Amino acid sequence: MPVSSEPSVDQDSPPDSDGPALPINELFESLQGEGVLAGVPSIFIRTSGCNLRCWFCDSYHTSWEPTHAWMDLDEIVDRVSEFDADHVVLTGGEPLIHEEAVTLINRLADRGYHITVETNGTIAPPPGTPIDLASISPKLASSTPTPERPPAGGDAAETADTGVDDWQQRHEANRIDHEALTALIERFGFQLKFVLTGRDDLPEIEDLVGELRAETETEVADTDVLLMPEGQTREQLADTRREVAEVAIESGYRYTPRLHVDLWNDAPET
Ligand SMILES: C[S@@+](CC[C@H](N)C(=O)[O-])C[C@H]1O[C@@H](n2cnc3c(N)ncnc32)[C@H](O)[C@@H]1O
Ligand SMILES: Nc1nc2[nH]cc(C(=O)O)c2c(=O)[nH]1
Ligand code: SF4
Ligand SMILES: [Mg+2]
Repeated sequence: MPVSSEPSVDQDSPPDSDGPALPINELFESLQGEGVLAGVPSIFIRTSGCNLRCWFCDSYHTSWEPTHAWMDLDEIVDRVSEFDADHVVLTGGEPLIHEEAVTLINRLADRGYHITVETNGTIAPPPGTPIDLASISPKLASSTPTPERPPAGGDAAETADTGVDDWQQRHEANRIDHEALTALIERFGFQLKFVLTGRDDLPEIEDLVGELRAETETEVADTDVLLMPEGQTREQLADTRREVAEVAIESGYRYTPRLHVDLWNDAPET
């Protein structure tokens, strides 16, 4: 059962407890569906809350309408240890907006887990944070919500008053942060995983990758750049994936599938 459907879902502030805690939307075991580790059995910890608002966000209840239960880090580590996998994926929402995420990463690394952090690339944890793979997904102009492109998740009633007008400017202003991106690239093993709505997104990716190469001495190889089709359902993916695959062949960047959509149509806890 997703943590978000437990009775404590409406707790908006941390519980009165001594230790650090995080707002958790769901915690489950699945296969890593995206990127260079696609197919690897992994435990997903999904925090709630985000500093951006992509119109296509497939985790609507962590960004546009955040829901969660607060969990102590001890409780999170206990839940993780109930599963068999040795890979943990910390995701969200944007997990790195929470300072406690770094404490959790350290505790999990002490227990020997391989740690991937799924991040939008606007925040870089301190050097030495034991992240094995920073899975960085910088957000392109085509992610920006507009009145014509309101949030795709949620139902009509939920999406009626989500503040798209306010978020259009805020998202656009904050979606790319060169300092955070270069810090992530220099500090951790990384992949740059772009969501493409179509062929028109390629020039912006090429420009950004070129700028990042100029800004850091760390090598950013074409094989570190992954193109992922936008789509929350099998039907939507079927519309975008062929075009994105062709763009990958033409550009020399990698293509990544979304296995969890292919396998489970992105149902909760998959
Ligand atoms: C929900 S986000 C959470 C982590 C972080 N906020 C981020 O955006 O990278 C997890 C991954 O899903 C991707 N994603 C979200 N909505 C998507 C969609 N509709 N189609 C394809 N990928 C999507 C994001 O780009 C990111 O790589
Ligand atoms: N199976 C599966 N793989 C994933 N890789 C990244 C995900 C995410 O939401 O961050 C994700 C997800 O939600 N499910
Ligand atoms: S940055 Fe990630 S979690 Fe935030 S709105 Fe975009 S896809 Fe969703
Ligand atoms: Mg997902």
